[in-house]
Amino acid sequence: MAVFTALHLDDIGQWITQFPLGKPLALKGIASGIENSNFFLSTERGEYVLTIFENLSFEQLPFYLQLMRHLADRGVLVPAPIANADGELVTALQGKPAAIVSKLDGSSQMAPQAVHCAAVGAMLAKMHLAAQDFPLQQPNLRGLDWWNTTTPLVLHHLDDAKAHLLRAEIHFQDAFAACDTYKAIPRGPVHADLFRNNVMFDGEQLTGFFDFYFAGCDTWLFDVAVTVNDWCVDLATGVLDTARVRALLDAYQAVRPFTHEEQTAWQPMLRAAALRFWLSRLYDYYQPREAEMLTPHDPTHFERILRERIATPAPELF
Ligand SMILES: Nc1ncnc2c1ncn2[C@@H]1O[C@H](COP(=O)(O)OP(=O)(O)O)[C@@H](O)[C@H]1O
Ligand SMILES: N[C@@H](CCOP(=O)(O)O)C(=O)O
Repeated sequence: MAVFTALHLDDIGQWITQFPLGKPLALKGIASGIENSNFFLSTERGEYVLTIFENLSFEQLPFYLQLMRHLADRGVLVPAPIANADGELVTALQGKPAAIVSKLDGSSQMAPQAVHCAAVGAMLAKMHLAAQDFPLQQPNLRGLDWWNTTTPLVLHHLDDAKAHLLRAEIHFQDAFAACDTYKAIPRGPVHADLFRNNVMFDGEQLTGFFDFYFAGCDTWLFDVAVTVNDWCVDLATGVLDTARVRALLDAYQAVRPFTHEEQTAWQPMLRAAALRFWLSRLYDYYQPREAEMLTPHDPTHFERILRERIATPAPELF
């Protein structure tokens, strides 16, 4: 994340008394990330992450925080949200919604091998199954509708070749989402942004998934495609590494077998997952927000991945 809302230890002295965390000892802005303002928070009781939400509303946030609570209760490794004395997980800080969650051990594995991809695949399948009975509903807010409303906002910034690719892919994805195969694939709450920087590892041991603030109800296969497009890709070329793809998919389906409809939908879904991040990176690039410590992500990375997924079939699901 970046820091959009500046915050110092003195600013939270009164606010923090509603949580059972004791005295705050240190607060430090976190430079990575692009959506919210995040801080490492040390208190008398331990280490936490304080997030001020810059885009999500008080109405939307219970979905994410209750989902994390639901998953944590079912043995999925995610940060545990901390409730205040009234049992609330989201409270106002500097006029914006804010939450405190437990800090995960470990660090991001930014050069993953097959063994890391297998751990991510297995935990992702476990997460999909564990969320099946989660009672709250919220669509993926960065889904097909968002792609269609955002495309016209960025198109005029693009050269002819990029604009043609974007128009053609939106057209393709609109048709794909309307087909019977797509409608038959299983769905439920998904993370929707499970990149390398949103998973912690301690060596080869996965210690947790975090940053659930793009989560929503969508197809499970979309989540798998987002994850494969990041964890299994050669960052310079966008080409998939077959060994890492196989490790992730095989570990996933050992927990939750894929359906035949998902197999049919796999190649278009990888394109959908690439389009989703090409578009959000274009949007963030051309409509930047004011922030301290903000490093925008490179849109051409996902344009390259999209072109590569169109040109070259990925390894099959099974
Ligand atoms: N629960 C957590 N435990 C440990 N580190 C965390 C946790 N949540 C966030 N972080 C750290 O903060 C950084 C930014 O968080 P992230 O959720 O990715 O921000 P954003 O929502 O802005 O994208 C992460 O890369 C990670 O280092
Ligand atoms: N993963 C997305 C953007 C969201 O950033 P995150 O730091 O919240 O994961 C991308 O790479 O474009």
